[in-house]
Amino acid sequence: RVESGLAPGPIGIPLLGNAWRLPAERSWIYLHSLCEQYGPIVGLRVFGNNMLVLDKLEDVQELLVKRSQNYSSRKPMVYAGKYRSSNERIVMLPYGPMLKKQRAAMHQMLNPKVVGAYDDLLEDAAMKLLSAIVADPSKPYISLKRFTSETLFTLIYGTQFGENNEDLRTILHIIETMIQDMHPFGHVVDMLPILDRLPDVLAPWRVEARRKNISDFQFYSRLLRDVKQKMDANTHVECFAARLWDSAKYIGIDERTMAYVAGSAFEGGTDNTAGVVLWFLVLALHFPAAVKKAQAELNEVLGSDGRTPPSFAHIGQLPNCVALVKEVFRWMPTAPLSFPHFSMKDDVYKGIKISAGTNVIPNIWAIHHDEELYPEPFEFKPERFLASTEDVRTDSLNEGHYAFGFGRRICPGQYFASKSAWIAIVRLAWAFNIDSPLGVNGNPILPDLGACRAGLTAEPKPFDVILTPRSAGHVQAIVQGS
Ligand code: HEM
Repeated sequence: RVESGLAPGPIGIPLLGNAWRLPAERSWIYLHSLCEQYGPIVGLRVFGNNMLVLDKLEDVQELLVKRSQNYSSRKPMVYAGKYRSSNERIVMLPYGPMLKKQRAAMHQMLNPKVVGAYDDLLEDAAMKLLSAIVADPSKPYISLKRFTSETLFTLIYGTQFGENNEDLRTILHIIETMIQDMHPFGHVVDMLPILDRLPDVLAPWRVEARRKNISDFQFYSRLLRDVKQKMDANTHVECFAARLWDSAKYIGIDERTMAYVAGSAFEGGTDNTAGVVLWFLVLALHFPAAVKKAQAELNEVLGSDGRTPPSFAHIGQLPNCVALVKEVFRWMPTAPLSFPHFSMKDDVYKGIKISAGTNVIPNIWAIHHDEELYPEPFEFKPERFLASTEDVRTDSLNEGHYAFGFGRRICPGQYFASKSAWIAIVRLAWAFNIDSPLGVNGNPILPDLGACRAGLTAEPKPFDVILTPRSAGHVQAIVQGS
């Protein structure tokens, strides 16, 4: 294949290509193994689609960043994009004017300067997280999921979930089904787009996707209008949706697009952020020394009596706590294969022909485990980030790793996300001793570091962890502060 100018890679079988080889779990490890076999740029055919896997940072930087004009689109998805999202959900938008408008709207709401205004919101939510764990230490998973969804919900709509949690349930259901619908092999029509020519009677999937489109839109639209009603009644609402209402005309988006922009922010952020904090707990069990170091720093700066919880105002004095969170982002990026970028024109790179319509996949996990960039990559060593945190700022949480993707599609929520993860992780380390349960032989039962749920994102499989408050003073501060 090298001679033909195509990227080297395994030969596929007719129709399926290499689809049958791709494992449902931890596909990033499999794709990295192909790169070890064939070279850092691997080409694959999957159900008639061209895929290009990039294992090295320099190739990702060249294609997705320097040549981003050509590599910033997304593959058209029939079920999830055309019908379920009426071509309006940002994550699946092709490169063009609608994408630029939606990203401009997101940037206005989520750029590093604006994100500083949400510090109180994040600190309050993190305190509620600690308090929920103190009240019921057996369910940290549920408390964490609630922390990420509620902070995002409050950020976006300026309100909390109601008593009956109806909105929480609806929104989590939308996310879960969207993830399934966006999977490249989730619907036959996305593998055989010709099926889209069938009339509705022969295409029940289309009717179903349109039905979901209507109910998603009605839900997001109601939330958006609730905010407008409060604004019209002169109630002070400081949130993402209120800013959207204020700037919609200037950005050039209508109410329908606004509903999707706000909803997409929620969809994009919830699972990824919870995943980072869950990975922190898994890593804390395997590498307790790193957590002890952060706890020692917290004691030194804030005292060991538990009276003062860490907050964003302390970040400059907590370089070890910043390095700790960056190392979690590096060790297990929760979107290990990012989201495929789609090329718009034919291109040639390092002698390899890349045709228009190729799905380009940056293997973030492989880059984060490249020992030339990160020596001893399988060790959890926050100190590798210490040198760069001499001048510790909250933005530095996003530097030195690639967990948020690349180029013109880089995660628009990255600054809010890294601050959410930081405050949750550092407050967990401040509040609790983090231990594994003991087995019959008295040895700790450690979670499997490689156990991830199936899918394109990486969330650890359920694991047991014991969180014990570090002192009565900590408990008092948590109860009083929440
Ligand atoms: C730790 C948490 C998060 C991680 C690791 C993460 C990671 C990512 C990655 C890797 C991408 C794909 C980038 C690319 O295509 O190159 C992405 C896209 C996106 N993220 Fe995040 N994200 C997180 C949190 C958030 C939050 C909090 C929000 C919103 C408030 C958000 C909104 C989005 C949106 C809307 C997109 C699609 C952008 C586009 O297609 O142009 N994410 N994210």
